[in-house]
Amino acid sequence: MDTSQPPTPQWQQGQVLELTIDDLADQGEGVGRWQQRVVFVPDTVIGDRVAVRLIYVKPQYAHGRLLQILEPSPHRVRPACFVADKCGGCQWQQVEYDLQLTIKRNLVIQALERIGGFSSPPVDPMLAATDPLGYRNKATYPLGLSATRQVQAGYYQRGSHQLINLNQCPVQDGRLNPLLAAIKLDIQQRGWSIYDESTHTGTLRHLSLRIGRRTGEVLLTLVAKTADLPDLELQAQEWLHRYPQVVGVALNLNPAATNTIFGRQTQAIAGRIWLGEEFAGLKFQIQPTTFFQVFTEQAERLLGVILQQLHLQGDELLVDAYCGIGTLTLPLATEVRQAIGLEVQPEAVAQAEKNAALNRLTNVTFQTGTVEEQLPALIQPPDIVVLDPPRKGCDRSVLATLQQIQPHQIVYVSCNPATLARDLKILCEDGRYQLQRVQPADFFPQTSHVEAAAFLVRLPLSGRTP
Ligand SMILES: C[S@@+](CC[C@H](N)C(=O)[O-])C[C@H]1O[C@@H](n2cnc3c(N)ncnc32)[C@H](O)[C@@H]1O
Repeated sequence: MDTSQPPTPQWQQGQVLELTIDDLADQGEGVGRWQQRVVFVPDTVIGDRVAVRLIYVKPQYAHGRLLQILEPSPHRVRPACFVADKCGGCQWQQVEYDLQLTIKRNLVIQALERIGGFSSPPVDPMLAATDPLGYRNKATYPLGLSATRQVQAGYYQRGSHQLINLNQCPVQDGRLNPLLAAIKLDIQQRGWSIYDESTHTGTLRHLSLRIGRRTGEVLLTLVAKTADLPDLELQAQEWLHRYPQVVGVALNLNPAATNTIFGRQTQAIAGRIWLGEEFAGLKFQIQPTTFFQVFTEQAERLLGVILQQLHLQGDELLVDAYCGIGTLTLPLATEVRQAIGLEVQPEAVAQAEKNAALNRLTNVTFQTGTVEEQLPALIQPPDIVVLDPPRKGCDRSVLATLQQIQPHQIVYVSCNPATLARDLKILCEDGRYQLQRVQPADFFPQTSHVEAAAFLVRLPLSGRTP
């Protein structure tokens, strides 16, 4: 009997295939299969039957462009945005919200299983958003010029730096939409020079709008290569006058030939350099370039879960590593004996200290420097450590320090399931810590991004695996 497999058919760039989408990948694309090989197709939904042209082909997988939806999935919905299939901002506007939540939870589970090595990880149902549209409290638009030299602002087309001109965006706070079109027009009328990244010439690079969801206060920031914007102060005063919700206009200077949006220097041009916000019952001041979660209400809900899970007694020493402007540190400080925030960005630390004073919190201090340096230098070992690092996760040395100082509880907040799983594996590998619970939360509806808080508890000596 001939047991040899029939040869796998060849595939090549430009080939057109018909597929059924059966999954969504962590970058947001739909996943279809053809002859035991995987094809990634953007703008699709689980259950879609589609015609696809292959645009990038490797032996085991390919990327395809959607040509036609032959049979739409029952989970397909009409996108709220008319450029949803082009814009690089959202990947899942066409995916029904319940399915977005299911997939995001699965992405967390899969990362914990595959990367973290946890079997049946304890992942709760997603913390869903009450309203998955109109939630973003911050929008930063690159600026450009059309062929007829009209000022454009919007987002880049998926996978390119081709600007899509927008006058509104349905995921951002609706109060920012009218400002976008009007400010673009003012920039046009001022005749300000617009930056061209391909030649590193021109001046004005980005327009950034930030809003306090609870206060309605708006901060308008222009990012420019140089300060050479004629009559900037006059225009800034005009904006303050015309839009009472705009409490400040700032200029951030970014002279570098880089994709990074903000440069190091920010100055107030008119009004304040911060906006006021309320978070978890506390007052916050937020500046143009310091980190603040883009979905205020969801960040607050996750904080609620953290507080509930920690069962604080009021006598703990808590360290909030990667603390930003104290968004988590300050509400947690109200429940513990002492809180210490660690943060590398000096402006964020200065803002965190101001925010502590604003709320008359005297049991909290902030230290400027890397967590790598600061955590091992703490005089007293903390009872609880909260980690909320950037996407790349914690440095290996931070995890080693935690294994040495052994806080009773560790809370790891992350926007990247892959690095979360990698770091949890390291923290749990010698049996000193047990993963109690993971709470995934939808901080970024309509996109494939997911936030999660993982709770680790130190095991008593007898409970440890040898
Ligand atoms: C994801 S944000 C979290 C901020 C804060 N926990 C919050 O919820 O608003 C990460 C923060 O870590 C800071 N950061 C990045 N690398 C760091 C490091 N090695 N040491 C200390 N802080 C760092 C960033 O400046 C940023 O403020």
